[in-house]
Amino acid sequence: MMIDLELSTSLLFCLIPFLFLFFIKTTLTNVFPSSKSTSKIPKSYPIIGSYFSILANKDRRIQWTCDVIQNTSNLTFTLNRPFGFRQIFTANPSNVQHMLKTQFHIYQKGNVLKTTMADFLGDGIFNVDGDIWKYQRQVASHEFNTKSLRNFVETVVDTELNERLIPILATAAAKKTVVDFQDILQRFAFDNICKIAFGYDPAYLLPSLPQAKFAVAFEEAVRLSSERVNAIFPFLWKIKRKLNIGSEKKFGAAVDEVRQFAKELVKEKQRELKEKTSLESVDLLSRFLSTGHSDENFVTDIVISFILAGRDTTSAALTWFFWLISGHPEVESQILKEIKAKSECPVYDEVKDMIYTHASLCESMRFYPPVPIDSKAAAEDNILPDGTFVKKGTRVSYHPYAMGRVEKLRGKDWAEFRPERWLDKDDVSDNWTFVAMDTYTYPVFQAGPRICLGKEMAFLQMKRVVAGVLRRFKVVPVVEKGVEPVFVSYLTAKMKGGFPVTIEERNSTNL
Ligand code: HEM
Repeated sequence: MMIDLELSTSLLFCLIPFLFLFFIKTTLTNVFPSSKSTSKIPKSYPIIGSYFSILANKDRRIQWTCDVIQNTSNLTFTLNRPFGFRQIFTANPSNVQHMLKTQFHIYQKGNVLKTTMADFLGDGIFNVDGDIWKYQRQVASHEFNTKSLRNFVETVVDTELNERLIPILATAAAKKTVVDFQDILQRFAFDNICKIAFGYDPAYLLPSLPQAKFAVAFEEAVRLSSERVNAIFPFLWKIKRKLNIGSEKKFGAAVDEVRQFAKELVKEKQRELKEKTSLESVDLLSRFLSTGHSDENFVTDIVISFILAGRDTTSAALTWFFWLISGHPEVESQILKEIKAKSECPVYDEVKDMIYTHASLCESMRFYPPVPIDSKAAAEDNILPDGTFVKKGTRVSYHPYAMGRVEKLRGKDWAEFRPERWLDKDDVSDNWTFVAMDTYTYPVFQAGPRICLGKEMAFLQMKRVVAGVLRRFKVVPVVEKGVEPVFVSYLTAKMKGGFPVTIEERNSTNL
């Protein structure tokens, strides 16, 4: 704490010359107001760039950058960070297609992001490019074929749903207690993804809501990684890491805990595989080990990335989904109609067919994408289709949150929650058909060669949860009338402070 204070003080001393420059510049600007003074593009000053705007908006980065984008003609702007670093934000679908597909080889994870995330993610799929990425994608893709997905829904998801989630909600309904539904959904997703990744059940979703060590350390590691990624002065965390103090000390401890735990599971699985002649487990870890990879560190990296991918994404999507439908009873009753047309415990094919629910989830993620901003770094100088020049090394971030909200892309009714915008109705049969949106205009799952590998799995899991929960319960938010929950983002989105709800069993009065 003391050393943190000393660091902040030295930083302040370093900033004094910049503050002086800022003072001069502000004075001059006030005397000679620029013609752009009404523009929402943040003001930039020598050396410190737009430091003051960044600082003022540090707790609402996503909303702020979305607002700025709305005010541009090409849905793109450049943010000048301190010390000459630039970051381009874009919600322009042509730019997104250019980055994620046409010029895929230029827009990579990049060294800055890789170094920032290396302690936690190592060489896992989220933190690598080139052949090492290709290899992991190829081996892992088997985990996402139809047979594995069917198995996933019918065993992993259904067990977690029927044996854990539903009983916990039934108890909350009977006792009329307030529960944090976001926390419950995160626990649900964590158990699911650990079973897929390791074939291990952390039993995080139990009635006692335990503080499982591995899950807690993982949460801490994600939160502190995100602080690194969003640091205004990245050199600060590097100094703290060198001195092993403050948040970096905590980060080191959390990462050690996660890696130690994961390594134990890897060793256990290696022993198991040696004893067996054929591969019985279908988890990812077994798959990678059976392709001949015995390097514990590498296999651990791979598995950690997958847990990160599956952990908070579906829970974030579902949290906001349940919030939105609680305020749109007409959508809820359409979904209920669809659920009731399926069997009590819908199997894989039935879940796949839930078109109205699918559209509602897409519509909910348009407003609240689980990964609201995603960045790449240019490996060489380049020009985006809208004419923006990108210097080698510049971070370019596409902005799914803004893309869901700008009028230019979504039309005048963009603020309406309307699943029907994803649907066509056949007048004769009265059946819905899903009309997919181009992935570069709706890059919620990214797009191009690195499109989310778990997209189909995520939809199956979410639809199964929606069917299981809504068939039996009504989820009622405990918030003051007119108060909107706050959308915040670490690496993935969250509802600030959790999602307090009461649960009601459905009966003839609250159908
Ligand atoms: C609603 C749920 C989900 C959303 C919105 C989502 C979104 C995304 C996004 C935006 C990326 C690109 C990240 C980047 O490269 O920076 C991504 C990648 C990925 N996702 Fe998902 N995801 C979801 C669920 C899942 C699930 C359940 C899994 C299963 C394990 C998964 C596995 C992956 C993997 C392996 C990648 C890396 C692909 C690659 O780099 O080639 N995702 N996802």
